[in-house]
Amino acid sequence: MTSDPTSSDSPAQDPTPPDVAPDLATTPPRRSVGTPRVMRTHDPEGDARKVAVLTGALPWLREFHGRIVVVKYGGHAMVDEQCRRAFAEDMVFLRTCGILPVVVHGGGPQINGMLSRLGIESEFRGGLRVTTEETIDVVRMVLTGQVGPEVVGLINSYGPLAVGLSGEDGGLFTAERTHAIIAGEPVDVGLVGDVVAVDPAPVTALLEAGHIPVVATVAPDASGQVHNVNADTAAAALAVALGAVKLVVLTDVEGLYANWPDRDSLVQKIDATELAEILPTLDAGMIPKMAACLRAVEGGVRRATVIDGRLPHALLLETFTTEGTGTMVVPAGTDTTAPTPEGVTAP
Ligand SMILES: Nc1ncnc2c1ncn2[C@@H]1O[C@H](COP(=O)(O)OP(=O)(O)O)[C@@H](O)[C@H]1O
Ligand SMILES: CC(=O)N[C@@H](CCC(=O)OP(=O)(O)O)C(=O)O
Repeated sequence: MTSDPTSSDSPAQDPTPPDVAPDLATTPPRRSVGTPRVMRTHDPEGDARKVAVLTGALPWLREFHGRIVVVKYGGHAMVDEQCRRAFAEDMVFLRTCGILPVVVHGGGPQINGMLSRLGIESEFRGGLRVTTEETIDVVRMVLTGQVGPEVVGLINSYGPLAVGLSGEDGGLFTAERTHAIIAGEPVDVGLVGDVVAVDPAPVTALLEAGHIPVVATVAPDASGQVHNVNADTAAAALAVALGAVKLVVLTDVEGLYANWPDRDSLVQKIDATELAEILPTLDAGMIPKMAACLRAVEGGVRRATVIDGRLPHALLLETFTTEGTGTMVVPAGTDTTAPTPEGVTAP
């Protein structure tokens, strides 16, 4: 049954919008269907800017369409509500554009918070958490029971796409106990693991079903003992195993500073050889992050980028603009001055 659009109680009637200007409100409606009732100021410059942004995204859409992008979402980048929402929206944006994002989340500050509520002190060596049998339970609980579901819920508020899993699920990661390296020497940090094997099947199954996998980085060793894996490290291992086109690491600084903490020393692009040279000189927080970027590009990922997660939509800027943002790590021997993605003809 179709309703009569002219009947007095029909929702299809054409009420005057509440924000319409009085002189427009008294102008008799024109007869043509769809004629706008509210005047718009013509803004040719603004329109040209919008068109430039949209057309400028084309080479990058071509480059990344149908490809996997692993996004490491650090605990420090999750603190601000506006940025958290922007991140979630960006994930749905990428997936809707036909790019396949896989999120690997951290949660260092959130683990610190829970440990402190439990009266347990947090200790880091060489950027890795000293993890006792007591600590690993808290790490596992916070990552898989708190941070993971929060990230999933946030993304799903923009579109019901995200599904959470951990390195323990479906044989995704196998870990092996590792050490921190301090001044070139191995230092024991307890139940901390490196990822030594990845079975990407649980992640690829989710991608094929149209989902955004959201991965927590606890992982069992061959005997089933769960280990605490740094999220940068896990993201790099997953990016390599999935054949990702790119790894993006969101953190709480603009990128890598050559002379930390000098904020004028931001590195825009660096190749794997140069990065390997400076890696032993870096400070704690950046060691696992830059080691992960190195591991990714040495494992075949075309580029790995560290960007500022405190900047809303930094990920969209990084993905869809030639200037990008943050620090980009490229394979050894790549021309670090070339902006155009490989295989793409710039307009
Ligand atoms: N050379 C450097 N460039 C940038 N940041 C550095 C550098 N050296 C140390 N840092 C520190 O590393 C921190 C990022 O690491 P971390 O705190 O582990 O972040 P996340 O939680 O995102 O993994 C920065 O906030 C900064 O304090
Ligand atoms: C071994 C190790 O240090 N594991 C990390 C795992 C979480 C993580 O990496 O979180 P961010 O990315 O927020 O730093 C930790 O316990 O804090």
